[in-house]
Amino acid sequence: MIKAVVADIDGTLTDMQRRISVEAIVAIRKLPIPVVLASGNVICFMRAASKLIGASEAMIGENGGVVQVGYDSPPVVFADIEECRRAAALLQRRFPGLEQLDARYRLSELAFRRTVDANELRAALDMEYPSLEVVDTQFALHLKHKSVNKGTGLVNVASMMGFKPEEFAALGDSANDLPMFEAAGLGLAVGNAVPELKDVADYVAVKPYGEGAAEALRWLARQL
Ligand SMILES: O=C(O)COP(=O)(O)O
Ligand SMILES: [Mg+2]
Repeated sequence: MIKAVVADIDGTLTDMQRRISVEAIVAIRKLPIPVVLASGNVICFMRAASKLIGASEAMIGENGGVVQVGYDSPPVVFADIEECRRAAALLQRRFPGLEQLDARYRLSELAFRRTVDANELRAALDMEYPSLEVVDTQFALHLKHKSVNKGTGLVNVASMMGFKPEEFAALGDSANDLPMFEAAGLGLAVGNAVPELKDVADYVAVKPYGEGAAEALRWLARQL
């Protein structure tokens, strides 16, 4: 039985300019079960976004590297950012134009503007940092520990909330949402989702972005 939703933000509730869909906000507020936001973004952004949208007080940031349950609770960090910093120094020597995003707010991983091909970064990391990976969300490139992802974030947040991961329906658009689709009991993809996410989804919205998120949440509400 589905008791909660875990929803991606960028490309799912927003368009490619990161403008949030009012229709998606309305669908979230109308849903009779909690909606946990999960993003590659930093946890202080997640806290503000959750409050303004009217989502749950539980949230997953930095692709699962950070989880917070309760707006006034401290964030829990699940990966060591220092190794990412060392790897980033190597990458920035190799690719001098590579620009970090929100570095001062990050606790478990680093993010870069998408000015370099993700595969080139992966090749440069390769042998020296086997425990790290590069994930492309279509909005940023994330340099993160392989041991954390939105799936491990969902497992952690579910246990902190007293739910099982399979009691969540996952909503998303991108490759970084795949692990949370695997951990959740139901998968909802927006119309603009990458093919590998649509392949494992139980419901694929006809509409893209926030309108597709609203469509999928209304479909879910009818199944509850
Ligand atoms: O921070 C990003 O790169 C995109 O985040 P998302 O997980 O909300 O799509
Ligand atoms: Mg996304």
